[in-house]
Amino acid sequence: MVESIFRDCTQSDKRGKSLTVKNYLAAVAFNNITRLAFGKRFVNSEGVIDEQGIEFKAITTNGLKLGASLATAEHIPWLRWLFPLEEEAFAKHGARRDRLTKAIMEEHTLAREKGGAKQHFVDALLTLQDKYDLSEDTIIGLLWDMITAGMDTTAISAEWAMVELIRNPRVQAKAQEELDRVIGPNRIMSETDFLSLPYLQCVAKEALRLHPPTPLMLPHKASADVKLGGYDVPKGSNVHVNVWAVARDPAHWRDPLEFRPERFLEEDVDMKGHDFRLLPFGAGRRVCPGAQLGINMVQSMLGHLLHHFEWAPPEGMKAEEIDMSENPGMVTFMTVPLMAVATPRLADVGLYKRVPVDM
Ligand code: HEM
Repeated sequence: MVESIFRDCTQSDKRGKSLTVKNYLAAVAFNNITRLAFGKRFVNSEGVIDEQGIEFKAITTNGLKLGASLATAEHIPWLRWLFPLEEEAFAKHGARRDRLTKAIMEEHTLAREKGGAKQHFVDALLTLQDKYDLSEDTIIGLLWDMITAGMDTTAISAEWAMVELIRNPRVQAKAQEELDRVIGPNRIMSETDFLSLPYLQCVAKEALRLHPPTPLMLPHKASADVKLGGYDVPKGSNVHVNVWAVARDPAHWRDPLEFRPERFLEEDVDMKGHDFRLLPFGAGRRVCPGAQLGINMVQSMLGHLLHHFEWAPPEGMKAEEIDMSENPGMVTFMTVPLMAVATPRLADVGLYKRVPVDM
């Protein structure tokens, strides 16, 4: 990410021009999840995507399209006629997804048989297949749960955090001051630094408070008739929890609309399901299993972006003019993707090079 932003913002014809921040974040989220799930990057160091990667991206895009029409049909029953459940399209999509995943699973099985294969998520599932009686369909389903749930959520959270940092230069400068003090100008940040970067952690948390990527969580179904806050919720109802509204409720938050990470230095509020004022990952039995991974990914993206670059709105635009509208739907990204100008702030250009990781 850092290397491609550096390349794009220092080329003579692009200097001072704005970049679409989301493109870089989406690429990081994609590479991270495919590395975790399958132990591979489908994109090489030049940013060229291979054949499997192209297929992978096409499947995720198509899955989102089908998922959106399914969700609308499910939740607005009187509009269902507008969104006929495209059974054929679903079957085709499933077959395509299964074909690709099975090919990758076979590659991993072969590598394990030859010895020396690393334990990626797919290997863990295949190794435990007999012990837990996991069918091939279950393994494919679990792998794709992780991919679909982990990719957009992290990129969207980081994009909202970046827009808030550009609208609040005081916060951006304070986070950079912390990074300069802890990391300094001669090395790059790593995950082990997070504990020494409390303000960066608060920035990520404040972004997740104001902009939870799934503002209504995922739909739940009431398994019994229940009375809740004076309302009757009949068995079988689809239930959404508006965590977006709860995290902006003036009854629970001082100046709720202000982006002020310091609030979490003043009071340590849990965000992994134990404090009902802040539930970006849900709570209870269905709480997000990738919460800590998601937090680490968002902190990592923000830490690198802020340590390496200064961020400002596009030339001629004031920060307060940035369009903050949210795209309606299950997953809330910015309707107008954030454009911003990046200016390198580290003198050692070697620190902008991608560090190859042994996978
Ligand atoms: C900032 C990042 C993330 C946010 C804000 C987020 C948020 C959520 C939320 C709100 C739910 C629904 C909880 C509920 O309905 O009670 C959920 C479910 C889920 N998340 Fe995440 N998530 C993030 C990242 C990830 C990552 C990185 C992974 C895995 C790689 C992941 C995997 C899942 C899975 C598999 C579920 C479904 C769990 C179930 O239904 O039992 N998430 N997430």
